[in-house]
Amino acid sequence: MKSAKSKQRLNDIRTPARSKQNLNGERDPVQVYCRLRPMQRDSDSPCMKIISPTMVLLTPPATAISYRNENAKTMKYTFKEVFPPETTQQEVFDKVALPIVEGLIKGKNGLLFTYGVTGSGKTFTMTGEPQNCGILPRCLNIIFKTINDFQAHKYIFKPDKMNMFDIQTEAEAMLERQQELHKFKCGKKNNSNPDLAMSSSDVTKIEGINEDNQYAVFVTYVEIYNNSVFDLLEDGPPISKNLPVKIIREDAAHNMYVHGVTEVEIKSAEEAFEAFYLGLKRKRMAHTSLNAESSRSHSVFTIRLVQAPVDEMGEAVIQNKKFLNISQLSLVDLAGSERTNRTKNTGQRLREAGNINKSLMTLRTCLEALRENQISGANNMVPYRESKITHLFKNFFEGEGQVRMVVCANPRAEDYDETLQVMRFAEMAAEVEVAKPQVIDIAANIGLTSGRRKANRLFTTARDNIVRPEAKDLEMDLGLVYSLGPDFPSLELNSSQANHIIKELMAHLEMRISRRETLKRSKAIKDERLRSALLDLEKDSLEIRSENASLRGQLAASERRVRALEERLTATENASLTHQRKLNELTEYTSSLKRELQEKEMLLSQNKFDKEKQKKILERKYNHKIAAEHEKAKEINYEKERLKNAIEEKENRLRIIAEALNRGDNDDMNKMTGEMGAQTSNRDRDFTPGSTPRALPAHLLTPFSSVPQTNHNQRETLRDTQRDTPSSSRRGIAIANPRHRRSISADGRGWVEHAPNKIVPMGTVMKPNIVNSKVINKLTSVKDIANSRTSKYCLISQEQDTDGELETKLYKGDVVPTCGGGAQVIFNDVEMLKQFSPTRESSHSHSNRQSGTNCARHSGKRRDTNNSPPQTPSNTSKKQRVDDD
Ligand SMILES: Nc1ncnc2c1ncn2[C@@H]1O[C@H](COP(=O)(O)OP(=O)(O)OP(=O)(O)O)[C@@H](O)[C@H]1O
Repeated sequence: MKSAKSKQRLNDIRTPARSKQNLNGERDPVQVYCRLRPMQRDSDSPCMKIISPTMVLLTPPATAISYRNENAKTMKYTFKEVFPPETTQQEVFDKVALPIVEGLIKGKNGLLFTYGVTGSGKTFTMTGEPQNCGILPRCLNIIFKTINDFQAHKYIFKPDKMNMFDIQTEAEAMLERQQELHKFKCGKKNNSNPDLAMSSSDVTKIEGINEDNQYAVFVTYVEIYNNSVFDLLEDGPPISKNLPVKIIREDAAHNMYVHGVTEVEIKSAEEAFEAFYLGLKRKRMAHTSLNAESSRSHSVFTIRLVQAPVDEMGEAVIQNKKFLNISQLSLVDLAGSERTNRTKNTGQRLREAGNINKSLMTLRTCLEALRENQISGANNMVPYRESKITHLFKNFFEGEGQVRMVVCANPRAEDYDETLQVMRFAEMAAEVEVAKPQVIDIAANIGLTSGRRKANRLFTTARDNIVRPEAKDLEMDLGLVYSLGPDFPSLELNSSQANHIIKELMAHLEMRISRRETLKRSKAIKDERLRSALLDLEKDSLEIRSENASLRGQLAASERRVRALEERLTATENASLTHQRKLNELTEYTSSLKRELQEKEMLLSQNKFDKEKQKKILERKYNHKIAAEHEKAKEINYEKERLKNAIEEKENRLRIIAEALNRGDNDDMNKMTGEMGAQTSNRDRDFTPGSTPRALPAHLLTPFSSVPQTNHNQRETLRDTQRDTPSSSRRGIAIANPRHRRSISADGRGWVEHAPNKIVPMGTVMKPNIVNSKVINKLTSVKDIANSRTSKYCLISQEQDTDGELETKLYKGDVVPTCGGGAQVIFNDVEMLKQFSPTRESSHSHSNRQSGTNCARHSGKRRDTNNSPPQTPSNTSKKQRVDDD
């Protein structure tokens, strides 16, 4: 808001027209100085004599042309100041150039030119010599020394090719600087001549510079040769022969300028010397009989100082072209006038001399016309356009600006005639007046207070010194920087200039009064703004206080929450520590267990290894024993096989006997005996274990006495067989009476009667006589049969036969204890008792008719009952006998 208002106010201000003449009549005469150069030779006779600091006496020598005329007489010429030959370059600069440079810094135009006969020291005065530089290098030095701290960045001000300048932003300027840097890297020649430079430490800067402006220096260097303008700084070859001719134009403010001239922005005196030396190399010089290095052209080196006020913050340039102040200092080294009959020039030099003299004559004509106009008040036309040099400097004579001329003179008598013309020109030029330049303080007019930049710098320094980080956000207020303008001018009154000084003082006072009023208004506005700002601040403060209170409440609640969380965190941390400690202990315990385990594993492996070792030793030791045992086992097996075969053989014999008995026919018996005898003879040849012999051998059919090898049971079985056979009465075999038949099992020893099912009472006397018997339904333990009281076993089963009659079977065997603690039952007898119903007698055989009971006996093989109940001997039946009762 503040800056917008300020901008509006800035736009309302109009830029002062620089070309407008000072109509108030305040004018300054052209200040003309005279410098005499030293005499070249001692034999030379002088024609000039300095009779006072401002006056020279010119006496015509006898050789002079004017001496021959009768009107020749000694003449006095007055100057602003006369410099004797021993005057130093510095003294000349201080007297002649320094005031004009001060004017340049304050925004005033200036024109300084050297005028004189060829070889009189114009170039010496303007440029100087190595290590004895002239006015121009000194001007550059002091300008840069003065503005050094207040220079704008390069390319902030940019020539608009129409003798004015544009203001660029910092970013645009930076971009151009980077481009220039790139160009420079790509190869830029160094044209500097160090001999022309002078040490800047010798230079004192000009006081009173406006520190609230930013400055930039631009230079151009042109020469006017044969009345044509050439740009000595133009890019191109280093010789001026090929340079294009430039034209002179008038800009929008009616200032004359060389159109399209190269205007170089310079940031240091060294850069300026570089540009100057580049032009100097191109400047046309030639050897003449009067000067070894004679300038054949007028050279114009122009320094333009652009200055613009900084903004109210004292930092950046205000981006408004209207506030630009462009002051110009033109340093002109004119070519020397020369009489062609003296120089004996011909050709090009003669033409050059003609053009030089003509242009100097035009300058003289113009100044005379101007002086006449100024004296008489007439408005005669001044022929500026007749020569480029006068055309170019028209503004200086018709506009504002300081104009100073150094008339160089060679005091020797040979130059008297030309020197006389120069003196007359100088006398005439000193009577020409130019308007005094007026400088308007634009910044004060737009309400900007002076001292902004200094205040900004102080503030920035102070802010940088503050350590606190919030200091970076501090804003500067330059509203308190007040100034009533520059210091009072000199109040020393002397008789001749009293009125002028009083006028100056009055103007100064008026300016201060108006500035005070401006400041008062500004202060009132600022007071008002401050008051409203304070009110706003108060409001803000109240809001902030209430907000602060609520924030404090929130903060307290947050703090409480934070404390609670911290406590929880502490508890959690403690628990975590405890767990950690436990974990460590467990880890240690685990590792100790692991260590122990490893030790034990090692021990185990050691033991294993020892055992393996022992095992190998024992294996070696017992292998012999095992081999011996195997041998024994083989022998036992062989013996077992042998016994088994013997048993088989006996069983076969018994079976054959049983079969023979069953046939019941003697013939058949005999026949069978014959067959058995035949078979017996073949038995030793054909018998194999398991085969069933068809008949018993003959010796088995003899009474019991003839069979001494059979055991008791076999004998019993055989006797029973003989007894049961119906036809046994015929040949030795006892025939048993069926009514007195007794079971073979009735031997009086301890029996176990095993009846798994319920027995149907038979109700007959024809039943086995088993004494000392113990009846069991279920064989639960081996002890039931394997005990000291029991030696016989009988398994009883009852079932119906196919005719529906009751059939009772008794499987009998011996109980033999086994070496493993069990018992085996060797079934050796089967008794079968059949009971017939009397009503079905007719349907039965004769034997069956006599008795309702049929009894049969079987003899069986041994069966192992090691820990298992005995099976029915149906699968192992070897003998059957049927007794008719
Ligand atoms: N004040 C002086 N002190 C010492 N030497 C000087 C002085 N003035 C001139 N000279 C010498 O005189 C010679 C001629 O001077 P200079 O070239 O400046 O003359 P000029 O006027 O420029 O001549 P032209 O017009 O032909 O260019 C130079 O060698 C210069 O050193």
